[in-house]
Amino acid sequence: MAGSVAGPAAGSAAAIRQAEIAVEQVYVDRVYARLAELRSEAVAMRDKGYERGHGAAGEAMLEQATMLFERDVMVRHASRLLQALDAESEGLVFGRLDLVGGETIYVGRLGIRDAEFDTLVVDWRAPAAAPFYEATADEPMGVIRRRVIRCSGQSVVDIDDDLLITADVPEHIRVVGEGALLASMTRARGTAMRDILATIQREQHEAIRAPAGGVTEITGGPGTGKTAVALHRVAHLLYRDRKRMGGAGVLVIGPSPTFMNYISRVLPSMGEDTADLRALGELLDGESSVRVDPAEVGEIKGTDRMRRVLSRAVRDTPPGAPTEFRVVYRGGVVKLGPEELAKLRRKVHNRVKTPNGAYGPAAEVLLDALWHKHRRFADPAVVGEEKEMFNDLVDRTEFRRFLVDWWPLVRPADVLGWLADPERLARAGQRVLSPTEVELLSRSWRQDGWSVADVALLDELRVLLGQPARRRRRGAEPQTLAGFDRGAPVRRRRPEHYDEYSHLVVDESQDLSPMQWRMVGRRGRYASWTLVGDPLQSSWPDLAEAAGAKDEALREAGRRRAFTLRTNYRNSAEIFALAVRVMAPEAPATEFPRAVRSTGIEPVVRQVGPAALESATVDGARELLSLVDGTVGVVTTMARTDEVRAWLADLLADERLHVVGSLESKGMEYDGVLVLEPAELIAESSSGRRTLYVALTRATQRLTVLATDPSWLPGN
Ligand SMILES: Nc1ncnc2c1ncn2[C@@H]1O[C@H](COP(=O)(O)OP(=O)(O)OP(=O)(O)O)[C@@H](O)[C@H]1O
Repeated sequence: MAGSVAGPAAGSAAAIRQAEIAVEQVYVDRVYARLAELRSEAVAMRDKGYERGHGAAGEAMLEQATMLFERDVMVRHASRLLQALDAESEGLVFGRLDLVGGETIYVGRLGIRDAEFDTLVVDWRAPAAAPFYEATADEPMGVIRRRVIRCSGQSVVDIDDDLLITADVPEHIRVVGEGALLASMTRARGTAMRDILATIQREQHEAIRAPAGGVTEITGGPGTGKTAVALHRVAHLLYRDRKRMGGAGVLVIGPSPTFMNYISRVLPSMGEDTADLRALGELLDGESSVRVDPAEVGEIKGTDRMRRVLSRAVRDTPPGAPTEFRVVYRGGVVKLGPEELAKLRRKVHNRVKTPNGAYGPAAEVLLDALWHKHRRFADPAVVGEEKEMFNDLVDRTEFRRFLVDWWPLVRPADVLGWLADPERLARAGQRVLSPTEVELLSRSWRQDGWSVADVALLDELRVLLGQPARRRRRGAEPQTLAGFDRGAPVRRRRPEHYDEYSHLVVDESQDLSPMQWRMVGRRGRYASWTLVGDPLQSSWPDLAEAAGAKDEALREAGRRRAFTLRTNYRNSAEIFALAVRVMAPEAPATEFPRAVRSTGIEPVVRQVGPAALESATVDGARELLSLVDGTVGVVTTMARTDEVRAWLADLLADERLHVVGSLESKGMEYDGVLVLEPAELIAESSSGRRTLYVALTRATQRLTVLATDPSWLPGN
């Protein structure tokens, strides 16, 4: 879409440009005038809705109910419309197509019709807008001129044209502009990601509008627009199939809350705010974890082996559970000792898979054991019937109290907390975890709060433990233990089932551990999927193990289609060349994307002594802040982030400066990037150079690398 083409019409380029801007301003003014009309119609509609609701008092019941329903529908519709229009008040129109035959189409964030119901603006997702993204000079799709209109608020500030059919161009079609894509790529970055509606490229559009069903995998190197494409795809899916997508909902999963925050404005800027955006540490309702484990700990917590460990852990005796039960019955003492109770516990576990649903069976097993004990040792004259004993004990406080302590309701966090005890963990991890792994894990669980990797384990435990059994109707089954059921599970805002989403988007999917794939898979058992990733940026060490877990999560999802994006829109060519130099030796067969924007500014590599690292970091960050208009990111190892933040405490008063650990930098971008100690980033985890590759590819304009150890750069 880029590049200026000499226009066929006469006149100086600047004058033509101004004249064309004025033409578009007239149209944009018309659109906004219509928008104002639609707004007041919506407000009137809402007011009318309320009035009708209030006036309904005293009406007959049925009529009142109908009216309230009618009012609700009306108010909801009007509010939604108002909200959507509010979100669109900037840059509502961004494109124009002049077609063979004289028709002109304006493309915008939202479809708008005039009072006569004629189209003023076509929604960018409508089929009529497709040529805006897909037409090329080789395949013009009937488009003579494609125009990108750049607005600031309601004012047209620039236009940029592509002439796709050059023969017999009508006199009134004039061509101006310097390349909307390049202008967009060069713009300074703020703290929030922007939509790319006006400059979506053809290969990206194909992935955006791919069918909803099955699994759509979008791969590509750094900066190729994978995240942007995935989010625009969500807007497209909601537009095409709002009923299905909006019903069970769309879930967008990303690596960290920082990243979710960074992308959070993209969908609302397209009028879509219904998708659920969650970081991996927030997937379990009620958990919001940000702590990242040291690599060697995270790598154990993520392996598939943890399934075995956890399923054994839920069968172990809860700490503090009583080891003996004595009860006086018909003049004798009936006793169950530690070994008998352990055997009975195993029996209950074998009978019911999910312990939290086994309260009633636990009571039955205990009563049964007590009966057999009593019958064996009691005087035949007083033995009585099994049912008599059952009815007597069942209502005794001592029995109930014992049962609650012996078979408590267990929360996932309880089990993980218990595993902070190395002895218990060693039991659960027998022949699965090495002694070193037991030590590392139990130490990690002695810390306060859960890590991001723990959330997948808590989710696994949620399923292993199950929900308490539902309350049965009293008397429905005389032999059941209705009195022991703890009642229905707590009511939740969203049901806690894992198959509730219609569509799942997983960003940075190359980083999911096998345990995380299991957690994510539960939320999309009947969903369609969009997976976004780049294997070369993976921080998970065992790619084959993760691939197996991914296949398992997608087992039911149906056909897969793949798209590869090949242009890097983020990094300057100079910056990306350095990143490729670092990565290429490790991935010789890789076809790296093409970075199309050259700035002539080479990355700066500074060799410093260890004692000078702190001052060089402060100087480097200050320098970048002065050289770029937008954000600056300082990327370091996870272990060093606090230290580096302290070094930069004064400069951090500038909101443009961010200090991020290697894993926190995933998916992010900054105009200036300072990478600290690349050799440390390589040594930080078994991902090695992949971690450094991610860090180097965060920069849009300027990159500085500070190193005390030169070994990171191949050829050095
Ligand atoms: N067609 C486009 N027009 C303008 N800007 C674009 C376009 N495509 C992508 N970009 C910009 O390029 C940058 C990188 O995009 P994005 O973050 O989606 O890439 P990514 O492939 O997810 O990167 P990574 O894998 O490194 O996280 C963003 O600033 C995005 O807005």
